[in-house]
Amino acid sequence: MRPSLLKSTAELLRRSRGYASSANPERKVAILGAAGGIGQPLSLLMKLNPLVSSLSLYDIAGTPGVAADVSHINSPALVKGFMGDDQLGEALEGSDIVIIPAGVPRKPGMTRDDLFNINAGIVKALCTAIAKHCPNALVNMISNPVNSTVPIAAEVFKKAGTYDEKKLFGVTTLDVVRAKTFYAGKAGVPVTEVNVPVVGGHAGITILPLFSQATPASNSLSQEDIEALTKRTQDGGTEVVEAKAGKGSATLSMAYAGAVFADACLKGLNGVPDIVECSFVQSTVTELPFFASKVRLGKNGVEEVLGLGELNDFEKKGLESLKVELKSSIDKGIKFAHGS
Ligand SMILES: NC(=O)c1ccc[n+]([C@@H]2O[C@H](COP(=O)([O-])OP(=O)(O)OC[C@H]3O[C@@H](n4cnc5c(N)ncnc54)[C@H](O)[C@@H]3O)[C@@H](O)[C@H]2O)c1
Ligand SMILES: O=C(O)C[C@H](O)C(=O)O
Repeated sequence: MRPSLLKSTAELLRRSRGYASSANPERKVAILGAAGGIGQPLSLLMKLNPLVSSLSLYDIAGTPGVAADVSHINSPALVKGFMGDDQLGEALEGSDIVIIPAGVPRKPGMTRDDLFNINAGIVKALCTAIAKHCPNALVNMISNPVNSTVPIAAEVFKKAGTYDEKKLFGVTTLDVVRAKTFYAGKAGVPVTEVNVPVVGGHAGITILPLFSQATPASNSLSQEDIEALTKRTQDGGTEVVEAKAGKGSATLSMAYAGAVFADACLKGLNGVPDIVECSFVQSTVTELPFFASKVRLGKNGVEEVLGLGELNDFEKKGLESLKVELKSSIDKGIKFAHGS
């Protein structure tokens, strides 16, 4: 058969199964930590995403059940479950996007940094496997502390010779989701129309929502309101940890946020123009090597890291105060990855 004929037959076959088209090519998404509190609803949401043709669910335990369950949903993605170290390579092979919600969550009284001792090792091992089995995949890092796990991933990839700064993302979408919800409620504007950039990092004061740039703009909010909204966004994770009273941290809203971000990455990969999301990426926006800001996504991952825009005095002060903590979390991750 002529190659052109082969190609069009394959295309026809794919279309008849409803899995892909030339505008939406086959895309494999792997979720590491798929049986967890975030992993399960995120697996469900990614199974519902029409841009996903293959969904690979990996965890150290429990994935056969999650995969069997999710696989019965009549959407196009083919689902496979993988469990344990022996199956990690196969789970990752050929992935376009790897989403990592593997690791322990906070309990009341803990900071995200208190998770470092356990999660740093988990992330390091998983990223070592990514470098080996799918070095070109976009990596969406959810595991906390994001301010340190992203630098760890970067160092692991550098050591393996596979680092591409365009392909590594700390998922900070939940901060944006929260800022939008809280702002809409206070300003009395339709939540679905709201946009608020959130910059910096993903822990406490390193989370800096830029309400001066929120749209639709509101002139009904006082400075006191803005400061309260800022604090609530920064403490949003803790609000959930305390409400869950020892049963973990945000899982459902995080799964939603993770699915929104992965969908944006898929659209970027598929060449959809003007896909912009906030994310914690390698950056020159400030003097810090990693920073969350608006990022334009494209066929290779990060197409452009966008600047901060104009900040008011309150935001400028917030930016200066977050730098010390953010730098120390980044340095801690880098140091860990180097084994010191
Ligand atoms: N970035 C964010 O905005 C954000 C939001 C919420 C939670 N988180 C973080 O996400 C992580 C997961 O939270 P959760 O509530 O789903 O926790 P969870 O304990 O419910 O689930 C974690 C899953 O990871 C799995 N796991 C552990 N080690 C693994 C390994 N080596 N390989 C693969 N899987 C492994 C566990 O078996 C478990 O199923 C936590 O670190 C949490 O702090 C981040
Ligand atoms: O707060 C946490 O520990 C989880 C997550 O980072 C969040 O923002 O909800």
